Amino acid sequence: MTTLLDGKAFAARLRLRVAEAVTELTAAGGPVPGLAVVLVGEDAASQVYVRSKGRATREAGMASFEHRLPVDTPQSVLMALIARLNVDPTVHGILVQLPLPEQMDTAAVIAAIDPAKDVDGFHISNVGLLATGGRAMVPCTPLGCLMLLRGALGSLRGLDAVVLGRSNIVGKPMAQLLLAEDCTVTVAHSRTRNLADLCRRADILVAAVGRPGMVPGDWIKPGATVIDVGINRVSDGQGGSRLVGDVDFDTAASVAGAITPVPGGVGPMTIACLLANTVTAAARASDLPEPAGLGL
Ligand SMILES: NC(=O)C1=CN([C@@H]2O[C@H](COP(=O)(O)OP(=O)(O)OC[C@H]3O[C@@H](n4cnc5c(N)ncnc54)[C@H](OP(=O)(O)O)[C@@H]3O)[C@@H](O)[C@H]2O)C=CC1
Ligand SMILES: Nc1nc(=O)c2c([nH]1)NC[C@@H]1CN(c3ccc(C(=O)N[C@@H](CCC(=O)O)C(=O)O)cc3)C=[N+]21
Ligand SMILES: [Mg+2]
Repeated sequence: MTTLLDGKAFAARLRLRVAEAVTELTAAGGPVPGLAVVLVGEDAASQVYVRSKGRATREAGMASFEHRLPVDTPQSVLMALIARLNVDPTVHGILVQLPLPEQMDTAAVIAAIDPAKDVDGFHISNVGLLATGGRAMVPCTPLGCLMLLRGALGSLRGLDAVVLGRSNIVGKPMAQLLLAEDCTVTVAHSRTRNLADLCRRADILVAAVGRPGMVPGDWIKPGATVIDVGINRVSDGQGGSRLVGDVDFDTAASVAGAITPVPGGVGPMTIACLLANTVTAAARASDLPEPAGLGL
């Protein structure tokens, strides 16, 4: 009865579309889209994502540039790298992997990225464009979630959506996108009262909290569409580890109408949307028509 929203399969189709769009763009005289990923420090999970981003970028026919800086890099060195990437004509997208080490002023680093190359959609100019209905670079994770929701539901008009989490990178932009789809949106956070009752009213529940299995099945309205953004590494009880979401999948899956798994749900969509945003940025940079099927 429950539909499994297979983000891995959806993302594979989107990556094929990205590869086609790269071919279209270059055939029209455009550049090979290039994505620069900057990783400061040695965080193990971040290294995994950066490697898979690089692989996916090359598989789509795009150029991948990786910049690894030591954990104690001064902010001025990172700023100088961003300044170079901003003016490098072979680079159309810049992603600075977050979180940054604590000596860095994250807001200042994001502000230094050329908004036209800000494929994460984190620069205030893109945040403002998203909030006001303009031509923004849309943050990859919320964009991927929206694609899965549209695939599951078609129109989202009039539906009650609850977003758990209010971060700048997931919760807030997710709420903006759902609002633009004519949902009635509630954003919940650590100070929200009666979270369970609030969630039970949601036709669409997006969980982006970072707490393993926090949302049990009895918080979910029967038939609701559940998007689990959480990526939490927990012990598997046998000396190893495994990834789980913010939703308790086993109890939720029997109540939800549709639900994303972790892994294999939102994560692969994030990477596919990053590639899509990079192609869009490359098309805009060369004043060529934006290939269809890459964004909203
Ligand atoms: N699949 C993907 O591609 C991605 C996955 N992620 C994952 O998504 C999750 C969220 O990431 P991110 O948004 O960056 O996380 P943040 O830590 O920045 O934000 C977490 C949010 O959850 C809220 N929160 C924390 N505890 C509770 C609670 N007990 N009840 C209600 N709300 C709570 C916080 O509230 P408050 O604001 O009050 O502190 C905050 O708004 C993480 O597991 C992360 O790994 C993130 C990015 C991409
Ligand atoms: N500037 C910036 N932009 C980001 O988009 C960004 C970031 N910083 N910092 C970290 C988070 C996290 N994130 C993920 C991307 C893919 C998977 C993903 O593909 N996960 C696989 C599993 C991967 C595994 O096995 O570890 C899955 O869910 O199936 C997960 C998480 C992007 N983030
Ligand atoms: Mg993101």
